[in-house]
Amino acid sequence: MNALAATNRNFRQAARILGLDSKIEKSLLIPFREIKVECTIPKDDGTLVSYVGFRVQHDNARGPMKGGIRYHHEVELDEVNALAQLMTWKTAVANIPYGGAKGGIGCTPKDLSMSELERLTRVFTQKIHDLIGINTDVPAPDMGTNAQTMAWILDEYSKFHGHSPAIVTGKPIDLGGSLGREAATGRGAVYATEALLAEYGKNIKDLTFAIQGFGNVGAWAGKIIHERGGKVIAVSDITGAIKNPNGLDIPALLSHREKTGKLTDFTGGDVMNSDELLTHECDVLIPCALGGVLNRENADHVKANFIIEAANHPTDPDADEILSKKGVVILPDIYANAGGVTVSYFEWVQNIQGFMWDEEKVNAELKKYMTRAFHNLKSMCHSHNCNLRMGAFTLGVNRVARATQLRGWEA
Ligand SMILES: NC(=O)C1=CN([C@@H]2O[C@H](COP(=O)(O)OP(=O)(O)OC[C@H]3O[C@@H](n4cnc5c(N)ncnc54)[C@H](OP(=O)(O)O)[C@@H]3O)[C@@H](O)[C@H]2O)C=CC1
Ligand SMILES: O=C(O)CCC(=O)C(=O)O
Repeated sequence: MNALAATNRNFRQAARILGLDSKIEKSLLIPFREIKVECTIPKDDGTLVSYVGFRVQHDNARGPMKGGIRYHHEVELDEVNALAQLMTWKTAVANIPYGGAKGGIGCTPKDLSMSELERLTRVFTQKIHDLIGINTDVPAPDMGTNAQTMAWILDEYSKFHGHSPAIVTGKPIDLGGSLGREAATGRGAVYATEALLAEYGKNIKDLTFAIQGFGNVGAWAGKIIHERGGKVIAVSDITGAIKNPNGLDIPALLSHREKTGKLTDFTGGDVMNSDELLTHECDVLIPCALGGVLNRENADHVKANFIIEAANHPTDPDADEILSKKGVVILPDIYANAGGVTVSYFEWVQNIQGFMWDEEKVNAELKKYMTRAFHNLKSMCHSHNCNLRMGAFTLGVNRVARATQLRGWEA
């Protein structure tokens, strides 16, 4: 089942639990707008190359649509649609005044030079600039993009609309980015983990963790878990995987990766097969890379007791069923990785106010939002006798449905 079918299925189940009116159900499923653009750029060697870019704006009942832009060779419309829909429920779960959107370009960023990436980002922005806006759709980083990508979008957009720092979030601090945004998704996932573990009388410092993906989200989550005394015993990225049953020294691993560009050859651990990371013996598994990595093939072999979905859609519905039968507790993506968009909201607010918060305030507010959202979703689980994923979906869908109903239907 692809990501869109799986997301639609979860939505429909939540709609059924909530007893949603069929008109509302239908309107919430259909995206507001799908944008597909051809981005042709000259490569550094003078040849022309074209890439397909997407921006899907799913829903704006609760506010401007919000979501990242992904650069990855597997980007395609259905997946962007699923990710945009997940953003709608995520911003509602976090209770921030946004709808949902997502974008992406089908490319392999590592194969492009910095100037090629800049040209591609500028052409993409030229093609969508009149469909995004501070009060309509505000992009941010996702896989394969970062603060520099947001700086280029800001610059290109500002050529058409005047200086507009609030058009993107996750931008460099020097251009109005928020302190704490870079770490926010990883940090938020750790706050989420703490809230969940507290329910079981457990603490990060007594547990072992395996992390798939060591980019923005995975590296920050690993660093913060390490600071809290948790043992990160296995980590992987596209270059390979490394393990140490006594806990990896995460700051040392990060500086090794910075120097060598890979995780392997790190003297503080042993190389392992990347495919084994998800089924490695550990207490908590944190997928921080692609979608659909937990599936029918590997779910039964997962040994973790808890899965924190820091990635978007890492667990497909088959795996969801298998894992739940095994008693594995899954903290769903639309809550677990909401820390990024929550601090994006703080960044947007700071840009609009023209005022900068200090990092302690950002982190304290993030913790407040993540903890409150956890209690809100738990209370949906109790009211509807459902698991955490359905608790999060019913919470998000109910808030969006209420906003839709209040705004009314008449054209
Ligand atoms: N950035 C954000 O604020 C948010 C991100 N997310 C989600 O978190 C996930 C990660 O995003 P982010 O950290 O920003 O992306 P990055 O591009 O910064 O990092 C992705 C990481 O995943 C690794 N990776 C890619 N494919 C594989 C694979 N097959 N096996 C193991 N590792 C792999 C990459 O390796 P390498 O570097 O070697 O290519 C990299 O370490 C995505 O699902 C994203 O949608 C969710 C909410 C917010
Ligand atoms: O920060 C944002 O606006 C969105 C981040 C994102 O793409 C996500 O939460 O999946």
